Amino acid sequence: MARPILTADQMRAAEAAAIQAGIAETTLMERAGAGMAQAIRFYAGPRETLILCGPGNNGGDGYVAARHLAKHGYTVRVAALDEPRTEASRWARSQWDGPVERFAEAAAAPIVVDCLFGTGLSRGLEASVAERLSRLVDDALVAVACDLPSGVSTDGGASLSPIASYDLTVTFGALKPAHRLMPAMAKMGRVVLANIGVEADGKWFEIGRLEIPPLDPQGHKYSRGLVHCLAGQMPGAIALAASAAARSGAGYVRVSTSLPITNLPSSVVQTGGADLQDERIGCILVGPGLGDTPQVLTLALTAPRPIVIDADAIGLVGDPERLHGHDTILTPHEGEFIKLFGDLSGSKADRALEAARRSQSVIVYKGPDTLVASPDGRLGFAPPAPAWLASAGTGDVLAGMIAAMRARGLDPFEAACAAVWVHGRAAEAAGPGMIADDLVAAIPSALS
Ligand SMILES: NC(=O)C1=CN([C@@H]2O[C@H](COP(=O)(O)OP(=O)(O)OC[C@H]3O[C@@H](n4cnc5c(N)ncnc54)[C@H](O)[C@@H]3O)[C@@H](O)[C@H]2O)[C@H](O)CC1
Ligand SMILES: [K+]
Repeated sequence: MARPILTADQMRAAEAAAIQAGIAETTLMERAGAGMAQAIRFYAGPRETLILCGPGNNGGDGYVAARHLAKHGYTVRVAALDEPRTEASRWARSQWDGPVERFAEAAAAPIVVDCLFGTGLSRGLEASVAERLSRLVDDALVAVACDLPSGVSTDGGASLSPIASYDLTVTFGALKPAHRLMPAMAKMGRVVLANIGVEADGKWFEIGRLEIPPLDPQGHKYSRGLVHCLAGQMPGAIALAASAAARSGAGYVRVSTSLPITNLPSSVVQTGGADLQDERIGCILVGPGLGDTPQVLTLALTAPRPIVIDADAIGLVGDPERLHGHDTILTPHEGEFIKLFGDLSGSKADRALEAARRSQSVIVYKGPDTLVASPDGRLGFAPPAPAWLASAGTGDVLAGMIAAMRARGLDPFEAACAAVWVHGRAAEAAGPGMIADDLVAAIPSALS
């Protein structure tokens, strides 16, 4: 279910391997252009279409798509920024028997297809080109990007020059990091992956529905996972997390708290003590609503059990190396990430992996483009989740879900990926007016 994500270099290597195995480069381009034309026919009606072609293979895909759309009765205009400079794109250009306009003079059209630059982009577009492209894209009824909107950095998702908003992005062979990283992700509209017969494999992937092992029919509450939550100064947050753990399939959820918490389900057990040496504990959760009580984190780290460290507890870790030798999942949002790891360089993907390496922990780097990074180099990119997830308490819910998945025996990376996936689907089910409490209630439907 998980779909591979390849960097520009990895995609080039996969393409080279396919060519080595006997598939002609022009065949790959033919498949890419035909796949894009098919997606345009599926998602956009037969209206006049303007295809903007750059000098590389992204432009080559455009000439192929032009031929296929014309064959299906579309009125197609092609405008070139430059002459084709690669062998395959020259071939594609030679197969297009219609006129080619100059990009700088091309008039608007209801469907605009941006095939200026793809994975070969090395710097931002010239200002006049970026401006003209943005105008054509803004004026279109349906704007389509070939592989990526031109101006997006494939591996980091940054805008190297200003990018307009597209309705459809058709990519080939595998998703690229930019399809799942901000700010690029928000500009792409629907992302369609066309199969061009290139084998894609690696340690980076889009998180899909995970195969969670079925419950053991002979299991009991402890074998389904005991989650032990440590409350702090603001018990509302741990109440949300504990409820989410219970709704996510934990067999038993316990909260250590000095004050009784009123809004917990009766099935969640409250206790004044904190016996963390209990071998039945499948996962400890510390952080939601903790406040400034570092001794609670220290207590959690004395227990030889898996731990989810969330919210306030992340800032209390101090030095990431302190977590070496522990079985830890950390769930920072941007501010908490910087507090613990400082201002790391590189893309969000690079930073997530570096943090996982430094802390020897699984990192759930939250945001509109949540990543799950493992010290062994695995990196999961969350599929798009609803914008209404960004509200108070949803992080506490996620932490509880991760703890439940870990307690039932999934490995730390898989537990985090499973919870991130279910969290997004529960938010879809809960709908736009959702508050974190509704998200908890929606978990069972997202799990089924
Ligand atoms: N990978 C595959 O399996 C397939 C990819 N296809 C398509 O090919 C492009 C990548 O093509 P490539 O020729 O490598 O790069 P581009 O077309 O993106 O552009 C390269 C071209 O542009 C010059 N350049 C780079 N940045 C700029 C800039 N800011 N301004 C001006 N010029 C720039 C660079 O020097 C090159 O000359 C991929 O995205 C797919 O669409 C295949 O067709 C199918 C198989
Ligand atoms: K493009």
